[in-house]
Amino acid sequence: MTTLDDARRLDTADPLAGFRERFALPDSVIYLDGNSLGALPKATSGRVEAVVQSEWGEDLIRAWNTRDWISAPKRLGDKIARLIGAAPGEVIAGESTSVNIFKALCACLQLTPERSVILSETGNFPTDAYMMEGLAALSGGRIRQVLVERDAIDAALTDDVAALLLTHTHYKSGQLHDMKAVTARAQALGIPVIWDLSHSAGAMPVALNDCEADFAVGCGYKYLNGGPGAPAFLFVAKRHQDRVFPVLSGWLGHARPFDFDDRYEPAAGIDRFQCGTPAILGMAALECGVDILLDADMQEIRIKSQALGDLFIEQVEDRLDGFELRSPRAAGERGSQVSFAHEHGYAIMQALIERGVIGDFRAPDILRFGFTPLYAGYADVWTAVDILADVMQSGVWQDARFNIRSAVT
Ligand SMILES: Cc1ncc(COP(=O)(O)O)c(C=O)c1O
Ligand SMILES: Nc1c(O)cccc1C(=O)C[C@H](N)C(=O)O
Repeated sequence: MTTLDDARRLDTADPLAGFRERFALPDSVIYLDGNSLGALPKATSGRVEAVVQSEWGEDLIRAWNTRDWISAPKRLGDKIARLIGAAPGEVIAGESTSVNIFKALCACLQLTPERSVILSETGNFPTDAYMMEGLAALSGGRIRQVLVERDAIDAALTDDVAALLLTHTHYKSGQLHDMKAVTARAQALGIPVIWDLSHSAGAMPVALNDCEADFAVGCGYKYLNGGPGAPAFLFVAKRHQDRVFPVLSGWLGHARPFDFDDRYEPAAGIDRFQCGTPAILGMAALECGVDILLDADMQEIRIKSQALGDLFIEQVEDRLDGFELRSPRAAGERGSQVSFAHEHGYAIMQALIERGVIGDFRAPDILRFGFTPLYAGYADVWTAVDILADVMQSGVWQDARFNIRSAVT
């Protein structure tokens, strides 16, 4: 079994160790929740302050030109593209993931106008399914949402399916889909696929164009470290861009927004998927997070993320009873997180958080731990399990205060 000294030796040899310095993390915390809200890059506060004071404060409206605010969604999109195997001009930053899902679903319906089923998986992070429901309602009955279990997806790929929407890394279990194989199977039947990369982008190499992906979306506030409510992103493969009339046809997706025409004419390329004015402060913060990732080697991130997950599983299973692994044991089959089920999961997680180990709880019984290789180390993981063992052995988690549910878990 790995000892604390072994874990420290692994940290010393870690090629990514230097990245931790670029994050402002409290010393008292072991942060294992970067899969929900990434940590604060040290550069972000100064950058946002500069945008507020100098760009907004001094340049005022001129900053759209002088500071090139107007290009931020595309500039940032091009940077994110490098993290997810896309080409320049295929990714636009902005909106929330939910809104981008809606845009991508509508685009799929335009590519397959005679089809009526939008297909996804049960048990996924619910916003994906909720956005489908809204679209089905808007269609007045023409479009039908179908949700099936993972092992029934292949059988559900039929010639009336207009879009397949899947989350690449499952938010609860961390289980991965085989993006290339699933995309190929769906496309063989003329079905475009939308990949939700919320738990993959910045956590592992993603190869959208190598998989010939159609559409993808993802969050800016998880592994991209863009901060709470950061702009999300939308990928549209070049071959589809000019075939789609954007349904959210806001003025900044117009070919010439400053002509102020009465009629909408979509811009060429990815620009047409912009809608309204970009959130410049959020973009500035997101760029700080993305810039750190661009300095790192994504293969090294993946290697370390798998090793941290393996270490965590080894320690929990060696030292604790009553915890059932709910993530794939094989590191190649899971993203950058590990989940264990425990019947008292909520209270245990609250007790753990009080002791400075921050993971999260997902109903009904999952303790979820995310591993962010740029700022979490081997000794952190070892110590987190040591504290968990203490929480269990002391029985502190049984205290009534740990059973008071908060609004956000
Ligand atoms: C898989 C997945 N998709 C979408 C979202 C939500 O995205 P947003 O809140 O940006 O709409 C989340 C997490 O919040 C998620 O885990
Ligand atoms: N977006 C969140 C929020 O605004 C508050 C609390 C949590 C979140 C999340 O991102 C949840 C996350 N997608 C999950 O995988 O559970």
